[in-house]
Amino acid sequence: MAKVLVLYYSSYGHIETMAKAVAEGAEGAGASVDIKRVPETAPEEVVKAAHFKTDHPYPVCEIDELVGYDAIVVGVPTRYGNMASQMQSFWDRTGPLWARGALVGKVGGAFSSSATQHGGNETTLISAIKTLLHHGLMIVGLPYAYQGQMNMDEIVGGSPYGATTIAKGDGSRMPSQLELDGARFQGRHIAEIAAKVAG
Ligand SMILES: Cc1cc2nc3c(=O)[nH]c(=O)nc-3n(C[C@H](O)[C@H](O)[C@H](O)COP(=O)(O)O)c2cc1C
Repeated sequence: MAKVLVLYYSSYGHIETMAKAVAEGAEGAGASVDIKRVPETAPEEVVKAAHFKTDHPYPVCEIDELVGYDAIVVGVPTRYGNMASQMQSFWDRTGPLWARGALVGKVGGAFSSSATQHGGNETTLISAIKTLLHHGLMIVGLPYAYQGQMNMDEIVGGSPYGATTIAKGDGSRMPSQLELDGARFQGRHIAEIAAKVAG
């Protein structure tokens, strides 16, 4: 049975909701799954002024815990086309793991969100994927086998680089059914591949 970590950061709950769907998909493939978050690093006044979430249902991940998983799926919202600094900051502390190649050969993937359709959720995925590649993870995205991402009848996230959702400028749009299905598909797909790799 593959061990899968869904590692996320979320200011307003969109990525947290997507993280649950990724986990459901991985569990559906028989994996043992943990959902953990990275710590908030924004100053308290920013958290308050921007109304970031402070009630978090999942525990903070410690750096050394990464070693215990066959697959790591990173969920992170967009900040000016890049991954949020909270997630970047977490990975910036993983130098000792990188130095000993502790994550080489694990399976990895990413999912993201942005306020607008073309606001950079794909470049955010690429920024997360680059970091995972430097650590030697093998990247699994969201193939077009998930046909929901072909839908043109409604606004829908999702890309071959990973599942996405679009939150709207005021954050009022929560992940749609098609976007959650994409997240579940990616979670299942990653867990199935991780199980094969783990043998
Ligand atoms: C400082 C900052 C920068 C942002 N930059 C972008 C951006 O470049 N493009 C975009 O579409 N949304 C941008 N957003 C909106 C967030 O991506 C959006 O709130 C987030 O995806 C919602 O996910 P969450 O609820 O999990 O935090 C930005 C938000 C903040 C606070």
